Amino acid sequence: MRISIIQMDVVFGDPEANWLQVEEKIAQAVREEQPDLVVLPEMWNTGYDLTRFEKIADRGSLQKKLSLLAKQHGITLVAGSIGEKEGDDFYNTSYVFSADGQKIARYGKVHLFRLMEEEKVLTPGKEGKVVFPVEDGVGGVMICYDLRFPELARSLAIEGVQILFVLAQWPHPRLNHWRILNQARAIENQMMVVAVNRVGSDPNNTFCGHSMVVDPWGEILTEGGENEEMLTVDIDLSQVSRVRSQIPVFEDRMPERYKI
Ligand SMILES: NC(=O)CCC(=O)C(=O)O
Repeated sequence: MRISIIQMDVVFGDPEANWLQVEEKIAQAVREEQPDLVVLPEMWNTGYDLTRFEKIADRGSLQKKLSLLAKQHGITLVAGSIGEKEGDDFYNTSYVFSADGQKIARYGKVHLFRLMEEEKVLTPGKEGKVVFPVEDGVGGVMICYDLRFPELARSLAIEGVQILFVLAQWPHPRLNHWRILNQARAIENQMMVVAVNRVGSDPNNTFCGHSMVVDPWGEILTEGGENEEMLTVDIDLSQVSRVRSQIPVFEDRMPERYKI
């Protein structure tokens, strides 16, 4: 399976400008790399312009546009996450579309990040964990701060997830946390981790990029720098079962002895 990661800057509080750049960057990825699957970062439509969410949060139109984009290019689209309004509440929601444009997953970020004041505006997603089919396996998704909760990654692994997509706007000075936690989630759950972070700045943060793909043995297959770029990698999900039979963590775990 060939995956392209769009490591992009986000225009603060300007959904139209961000849509235009997402449309263009996906077209470029398809033209230059012919990926099966494309991944975008967290809240790429609005950035963390949370105080203006009443005006700028999406109200359903992006779902239709993203579905059409997936179908038009014949790609699975792990469409990052978007700031959206549903009913009276605001959410940070990730959508996944199959190559025929079907919506195959919706996940609202559950762990809201206080350092970026998410909890003041957003509501935790209602769906809880979600899994979805990818080319030759099972995928799962997490949004940024979720990466610090190993329980969520483990429960996705137990649901059968072989490839975990981590969608982020992760800033400095925590680059080493980002790099180490992505590798830790891959090693402890013996899964492929595809982590996409934005770059650039907003009024409060400078984001550290370093999008990466980590294989189930913990090897970094590709890693970005701190500028906009597209990373493309061919992955083999059969490695997941090979690593799991070499060190049978899922047979050896004894959760009844350490209930949490
Ligand atoms: N957007 C986020 O959830 C940021 C999480 C983060 O930076 C962290 O250190 O955790």
